[in-house]
Amino acid sequence: MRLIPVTSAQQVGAWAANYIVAQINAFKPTAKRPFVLGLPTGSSPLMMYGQLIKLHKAGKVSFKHVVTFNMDEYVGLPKDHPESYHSFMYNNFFNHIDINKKNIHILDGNAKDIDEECKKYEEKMLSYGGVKLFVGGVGQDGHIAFNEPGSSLASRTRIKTLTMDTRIANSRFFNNDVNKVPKYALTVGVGTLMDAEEVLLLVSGHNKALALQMAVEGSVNHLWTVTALQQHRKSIIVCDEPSTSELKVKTLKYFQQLEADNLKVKVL
Ligand SMILES: N[C@@H]1[C@@H](O)[C@H](O)[C@@H](COP(=O)(O)O)O[C@@H]1O
Repeated sequence: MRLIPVTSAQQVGAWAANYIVAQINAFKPTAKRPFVLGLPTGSSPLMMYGQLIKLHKAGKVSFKHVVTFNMDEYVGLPKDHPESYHSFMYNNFFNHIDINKKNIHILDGNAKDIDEECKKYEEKMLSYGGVKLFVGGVGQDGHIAFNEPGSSLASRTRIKTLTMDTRIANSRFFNNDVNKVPKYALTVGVGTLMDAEEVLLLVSGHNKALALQMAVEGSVNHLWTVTALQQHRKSIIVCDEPSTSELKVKTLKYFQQLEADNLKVKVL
């Protein structure tokens, strides 16, 4: 695991956007060999999307040959509801870049056959040879995508019942009315995320401090599904200063030193 401690949430977004652009450009995607990118919603990735749009408009990256898979979607919310993850993605990202709409994949939370929808989603990812880079955020309780506490660490795409904690946290998008927050969601599984070649997690804010501590210093545990990333071959967590407040000083210093040394090597 690589931990990148930066100062602010804005720097988290900028770091993530630069990393994604560098990975896409290094891959030199084509129509036949697209770059497969997994994407999150939530407030954590907003600055990253803003920065990606800027980089795209500055001609630094094209999404023409990028195929995307979103992590999750609420069940039962109309696609055009302002708080659906479909709306979120189009409003905050897809409408502002040159992505081919047929390359966008978002789970259909209104599918008649939910199991079939989830199965098809996994098959579609496989048909592209799997996800190259999955970007995610984390919930205060350490959930990744909508893999709530207690989710199997081997889980695949499926329907999940949201916890009261998650519904309360997300009620800020639904006029602070928890009853308006859907009770279920479709989500990629922890196993689905673990199959990606790389996972990049964005963590910002004091309210994520415990989740970050568990992710980095805790034991692998299905109650904090983010801890599964400790067993991933290539996971990166980029975090702001407030989110590091529960980490041991020794842990934080070690990762800060690593990054400082990395920078020196690059400068040389
Ligand atoms: N399903 C999403 C997660 O993918 C996201 O990581 C989490 C944290 O969101 P935020 O970044 O808004 O704190 O919220 C939701 O539960």
